[in-house]
Amino acid sequence: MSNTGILSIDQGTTSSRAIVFALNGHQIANAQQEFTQHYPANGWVEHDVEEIWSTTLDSCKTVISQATNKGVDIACIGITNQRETTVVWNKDTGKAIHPAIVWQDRRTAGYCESIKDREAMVNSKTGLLLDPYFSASKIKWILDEVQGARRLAIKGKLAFGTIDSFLIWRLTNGKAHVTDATNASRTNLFNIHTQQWDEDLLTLFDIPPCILPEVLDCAAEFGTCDPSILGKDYRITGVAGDQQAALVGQSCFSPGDLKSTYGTGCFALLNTGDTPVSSSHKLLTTVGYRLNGKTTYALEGAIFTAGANIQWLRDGIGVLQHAKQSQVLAESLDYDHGVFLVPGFAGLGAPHWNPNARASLFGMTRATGPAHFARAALEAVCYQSHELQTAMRKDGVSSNNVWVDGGMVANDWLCQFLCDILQVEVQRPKIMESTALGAAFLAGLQAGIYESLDEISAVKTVDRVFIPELGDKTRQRLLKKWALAVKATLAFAE
Ligand SMILES: Nc1ncnc2c1ncn2[C@@H]1O[C@H](COP(=O)(O)OP(=O)(O)O)[C@@H](O)[C@H]1O
Ligand SMILES: O=P(O)(O)OC[C@H](O)CO
Repeated sequence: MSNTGILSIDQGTTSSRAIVFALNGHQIANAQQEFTQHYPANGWVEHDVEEIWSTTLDSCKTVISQATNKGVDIACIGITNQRETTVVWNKDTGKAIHPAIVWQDRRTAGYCESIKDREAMVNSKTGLLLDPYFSASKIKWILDEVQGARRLAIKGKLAFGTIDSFLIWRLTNGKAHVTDATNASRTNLFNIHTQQWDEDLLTLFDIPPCILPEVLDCAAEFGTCDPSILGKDYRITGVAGDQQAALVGQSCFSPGDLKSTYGTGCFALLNTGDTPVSSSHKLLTTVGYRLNGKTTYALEGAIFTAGANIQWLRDGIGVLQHAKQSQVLAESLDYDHGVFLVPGFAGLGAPHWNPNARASLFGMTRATGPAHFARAALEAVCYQSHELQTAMRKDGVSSNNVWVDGGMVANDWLCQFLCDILQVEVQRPKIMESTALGAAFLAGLQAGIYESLDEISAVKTVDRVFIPELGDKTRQRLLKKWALAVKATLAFAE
């Protein structure tokens, strides 16, 4: 067993990654490729499906070859993915009929608003809100706008899938059209109580059931890779949406366990056990994971842009050369630097859910420079995390600590400020690739490599625990200013 590895595919919003993990969670091989973000119109975000495929495939081939050279046998494959992003493809050709519509895309805001009176029904079945973020309105848009699509769909010629589903279709050479319960739970079409696609929702969004994938547990037999693709008939045995995979990767298996992932966006998920906790503060009730037919639920707060704020500073306006520069710049200022960024680049998520909000900067003077931009961009993510923590507490659930992961938490300054604002311990694991690790764990469970969740929990090790240091007076003053900035941003969106 010591030369056994698990290949994890992590298809994220900005990059495709493949990692081969040893059974103790250490990385044997790692490859990553960024791909292009397309912004064809105001509020639209698309990905080229072929670029998603080629970057995923190249990353997999690289790590398989590295692992093989080290004498490691890959036992199985786990897949985790950016959630909600919608692909509709032709089953005969395997080609997408439209670019992938990314979770951040707001093009269907008007349509969602037009059926807002149905939100209570949608929320009671799916645990979600009626928002362009989720897949259903994106599928409807493709079926309505791509010429001939609806006719082909009704004839059974088209397939819908989130990225996991699309990748499995390609890897199995069209033999499997499947997804897992976590990804299904993000579509606005899946009833989280019955664990089935829901007829009322399919009718509401006018989506023919024949285009939907079969929904499996997170540890299951998703299909076998066609040997022509990766060189062997690897079994795909674990799948979860990236935020849920991070919940598993961080071993948040008990009710009250909380993880927060700081990647392109930030997503806080709190394990609520076998109870789907319904929120009165616009948090989402979602499937945390489903194993052996048993569903564990989670309460989720979604912030649409986190690392994306830093990307904007780097790629959008050239204020930074590298993301990690943001730490040195942030450290150069004191708490009362006075600049606030409300990063509504893709609208505001929880707890506001305003798709029309846009990013706003407050408090600039002639002394404002790159350091202020960087610090305000990092601080915003922490203030927004505080909004999620407050909403969770109001909903009657909370946690005394938070496990963090994702690209941003390499930034020590961010972790300390987060901890100061939340006033709870922030714990950073040694293996920060929790998302990919979670998918590997799920695959390993199904393949019989891990016997139980306890065995998986034993793999986790802490890198650093951040302890609150900031005085409450300063903290309260900053939070008050932040609240004013959000209020003004929301007023501007009206
Ligand atoms: N040292 C850093 N400080 C702040 N942000 C960072 C740092 N390093 C990376 N990031 C941000 O983290 C994000 C990448 O994280 P990752 O977890 O790989 O994202 P995703 O899975 O969404 O593609 C990028 O948006 C980048 O701007
Ligand atoms: O690609 P990430 O890590 O920002 O995650 C995206 C989320 O899954 C969207 O819901």
